Amino acid sequence: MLDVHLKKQFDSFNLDATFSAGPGITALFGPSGAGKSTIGKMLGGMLAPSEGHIAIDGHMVFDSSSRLNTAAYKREIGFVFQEHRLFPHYTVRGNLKYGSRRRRDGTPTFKFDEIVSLLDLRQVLDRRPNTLSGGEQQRVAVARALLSNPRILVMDEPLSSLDDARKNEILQLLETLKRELNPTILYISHSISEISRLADSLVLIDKGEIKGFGPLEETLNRLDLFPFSGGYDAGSVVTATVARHDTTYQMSELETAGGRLFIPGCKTAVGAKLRLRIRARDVAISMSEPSDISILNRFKGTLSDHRSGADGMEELLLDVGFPLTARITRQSYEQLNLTVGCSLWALVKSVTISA
Ligand SMILES: Nc1ncnc2c1ncn2[C@@H]1O[C@H](COP(=O)(O)OP(=O)(O)OP(=O)(O)O)[C@@H](O)[C@H]1O
Repeated sequence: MLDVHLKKQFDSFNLDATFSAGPGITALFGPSGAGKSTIGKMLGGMLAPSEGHIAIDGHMVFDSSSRLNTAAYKREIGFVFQEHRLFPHYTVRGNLKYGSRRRRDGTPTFKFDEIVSLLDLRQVLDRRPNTLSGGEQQRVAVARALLSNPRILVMDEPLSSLDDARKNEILQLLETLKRELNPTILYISHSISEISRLADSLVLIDKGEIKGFGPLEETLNRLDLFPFSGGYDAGSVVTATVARHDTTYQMSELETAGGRLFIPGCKTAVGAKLRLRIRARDVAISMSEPSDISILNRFKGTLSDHRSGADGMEELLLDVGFPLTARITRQSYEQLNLTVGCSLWALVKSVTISA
């Protein structure tokens, strides 16, 4: 558990951030210049806050009121940065061994073999970092940080220097890591799709201010936070179970709390759970079930809430068996006579959904 209250003033930038993050992956999301890395640096003891406190698992590591400022290496915080920062003159094994540490209170720790297998590094243990691909280097950096057995791992834009294929590879490994070991991670990113895939909780920051935080789905569905949770790309995350793959049409059929959902063919095994991101702007509204329409995903539901957004848009929160957000023009909103509680159909084109 991370509990922070941090203040810092630069010439034209004022940071005042209070939030807490429970177990699992907490994403710190905001645009460039919002103050994300500044928070990361203060957590790691690389930058001193002018005021505030940092508590990890109830243990205070910084507290301005009592002038407590625990040295960086004693804070039990691991870091993975955008660039890997490995030692070039050590092999992968040397890099991993260098960072290995036990927890000071003797609580269970990650083991060398376990982490090497999980991050698929056995084949490269005797190589030097400059002979590895960008994705492999970043896997070593994640393994090294984990082997320092931190109470919390801070990952600052760890995928931003990688191409899409490498990003996907590391995201899959992080998903496995989460499933198998569930470390506490603060994941700093300005990619809403990475966050939607990985995070359990979300902290939204803009211009040095925390705009909201809480469980991922709930926070993404807050219409008042749309300007900070993706703006034009804001939307919902829906959990679904893979029911069937159709090889003829190359489609996958998923089970959600609101019924069947079709997406373009995915490789996830039948029975496995999948997180889907549905952007509010990709959801259309109909007052009756349309039959002669190409859109396969049609959910019956009700309007739970709405909010007038910027630029003549109306943002809607629907209950279709699961919460789903939609964005339509104010003109359509008025023509359809939508009111909170009314029945409607939500339509989502399969091709717009990313798994
Ligand atoms: N040492 C410093 N001196 C002066 N200003 C600074 C310093 N460090 C950061 N800033 C300013 O603080 C603001 C927040 O920077 P920060 O790097 O935390 O943003 P960020 O959200 O991590 O952005 P990005 O996603 O681009 O990395 C920026 O306006 C930056 O110029």
